Amino acid sequence: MRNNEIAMVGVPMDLGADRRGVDMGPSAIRYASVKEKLAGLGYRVKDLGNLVVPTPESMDAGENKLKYMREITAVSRELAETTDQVVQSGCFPLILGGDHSIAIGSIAGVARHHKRMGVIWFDAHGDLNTSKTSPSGNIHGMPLAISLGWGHPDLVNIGGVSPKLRPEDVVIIGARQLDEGERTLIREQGIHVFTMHDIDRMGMGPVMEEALQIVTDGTDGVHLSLDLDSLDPVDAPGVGTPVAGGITYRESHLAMEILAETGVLTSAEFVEVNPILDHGNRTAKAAVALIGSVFGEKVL
Ligand SMILES: NC(=[NH2+])NCCC[C@H](N)C(=O)O
Ligand SMILES: [Mn+2]
Ligand SMILES: [Mn+2]
Repeated sequence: MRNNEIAMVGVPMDLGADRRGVDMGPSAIRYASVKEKLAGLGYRVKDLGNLVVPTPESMDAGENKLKYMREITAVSRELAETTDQVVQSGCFPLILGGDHSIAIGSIAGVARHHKRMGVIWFDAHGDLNTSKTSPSGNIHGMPLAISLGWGHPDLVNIGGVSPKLRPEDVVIIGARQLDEGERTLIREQGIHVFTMHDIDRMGMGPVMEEALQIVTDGTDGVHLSLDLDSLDPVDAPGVGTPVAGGITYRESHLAMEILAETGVLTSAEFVEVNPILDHGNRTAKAAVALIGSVFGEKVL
């Protein structure tokens, strides 16, 4: 990061998920004082505001295997341009979601600046579905597959080049609910997944060390995509698709602190915060605390 500058972009997207509410994620994260947190750590923060996302009530979902694909494609293209410009201007892109489909656009934009980019994907899910394997038709269950080049051509080709990522440069951490098609893909493509079982056995420290080795090997940039549902619902209840038995508050901070120490991140997004399902904005507060840790906040 040049000049310690961060550019923040909100994407109030909920077309990729079944339940309304994640569109309010960026507001909830701002309300939890993300800007103040980063300013307190010595960063200059530019808030670029929110992209405009259409309201689901005002239109038809279209094809039910790829709900709202047209609208998601349009917003993703715009987000790709925005993140591209942020990197060009020398700032670190910090994207606030919104459902996880926004990763399609943010990765498309930042990937233009890297010959080969690694991705750390914190999630209870794989987000590796295509229209053929998806049980829901919800595009927020597909962004990682799309970034790897698998899926509808309109989505896959956002930003011009496809694939944006190679399977060997991607690490999923916190997985505990995978669909059958995702399991097959993971096995066939050799995608690195640290499940909750692996985290329990190895501990978060060693998991992060292995993960970092994978995403930095041969790459020239690392994107962090953190779905708040990777955390245990006790600490992050405000998510659309909660799954019991997730990453603890402490484990999640350790992971962010290790990322901060290595300084490898070139872009980041925090997604799936749903204030409607939350208690007292706890999930957005957890997101802001994690953002603090990943940007270098320490006790001592
Ligand atoms: N970003 C998320 N929260 N994704 C949840 C996906 C759930 C399920 N695998 C699906 O495809 O519908
Ligand atoms: Mn998820
Ligand atoms: Mn996700």
